Amino acid sequence: MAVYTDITETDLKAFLAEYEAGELLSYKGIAEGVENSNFLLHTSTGPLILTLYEKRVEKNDLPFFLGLMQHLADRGLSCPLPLPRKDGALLGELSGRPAALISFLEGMWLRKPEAKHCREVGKALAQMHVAGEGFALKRPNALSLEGWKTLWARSKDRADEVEKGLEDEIGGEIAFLSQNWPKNLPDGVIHADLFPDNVFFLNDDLSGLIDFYFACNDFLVYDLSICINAWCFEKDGAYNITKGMAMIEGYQSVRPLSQAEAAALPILSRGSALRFFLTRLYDWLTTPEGALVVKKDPLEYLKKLRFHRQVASAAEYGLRA
Ligand SMILES: Nc1ncnc2c1ncn2[C@@H]1O[C@H](COP(=O)(O)OP(=O)(O)O)[C@@H](O)[C@H]1O
Ligand SMILES: N[C@@H](CCOP(=O)(O)O)C(=O)O
Repeated sequence: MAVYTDITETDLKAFLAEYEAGELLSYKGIAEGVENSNFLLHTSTGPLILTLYEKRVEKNDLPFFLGLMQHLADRGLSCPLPLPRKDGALLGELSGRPAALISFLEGMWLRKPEAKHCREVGKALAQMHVAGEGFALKRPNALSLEGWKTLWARSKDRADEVEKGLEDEIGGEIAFLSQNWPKNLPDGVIHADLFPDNVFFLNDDLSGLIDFYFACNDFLVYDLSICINAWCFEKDGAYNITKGMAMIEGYQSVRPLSQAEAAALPILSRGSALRFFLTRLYDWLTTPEGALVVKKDPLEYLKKLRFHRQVASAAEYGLRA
């Protein structure tokens, strides 16, 4: 359960008094997510999400994240909206953390997504990329090559505790990616964490995207590689090309990939697998026993990384010529 910071009813009521959010009827911590503390509030005006921003979220980046949600929603993308306070600010403070009230999005995330859902996700990702055009703020990807090196420097001495030989393997991987990372692909605002738990469906219809707290500027097709990693592998580690094909077709139905983007997909998928391996490894090694959060398995992403290493072209992900 991701509630890192506790709140009291008194502090919450004082926080809510800064908003036109009605009267507090009830609140509870949300047992999902790993990055921030989230609470579901019921007020006399309806349900709301309260988010307290934690460890990996820089306060200076919050205007980017909150402004982006507003920009995307204004352009028709279904995503939550931050509520303004009475003084117009989108951000307040609660229990010593930066905090925001966010509109409640109806829907559930899918525990067992199928190919038809992957198609919808690919389409929504491309719609987000198009809707992100013209967003005035910029945020470089803090979890690209340089960020990976920093994370790795903090974990590598203990990496072999997780699997023998990892220190050499991952050191070699980072060196390879540093030398071969693509340049000059089309870029824009990416979600950067569009995993199944961040996409809501109502029955089989996609109802919206949440959790924009890793969003940044990077290659658009890198975001597709993140989704391929997150949606198109089965529990046993096998790649499901039917899902991959549906995801890529859904994406291209809105925003066709250039040849250069298609050619870069294998190396970008390698990079995005490494990115999630590294944050999971770091959390695995540093999260104290008993913390109210479910730690995610880094080895799942090591297996994916090894799969991508032997992929020769995007056709192996399901991209049709
Ligand atoms: N706007 C929202 N509407 C409805 N539920 C939400 C909303 N935002 C978050 N949640 C709930 O909170 C959970 C964790 O949110 P998430 O943003 O993924 O947290 P974290 O940033 O900590 O990973 C989600 O799985 C969902 O159940
Ligand atoms: N998606 C990441 C972890 C971030 O969690 P989220 O709850 O913010 O999506 C992973 O799976 O490692």
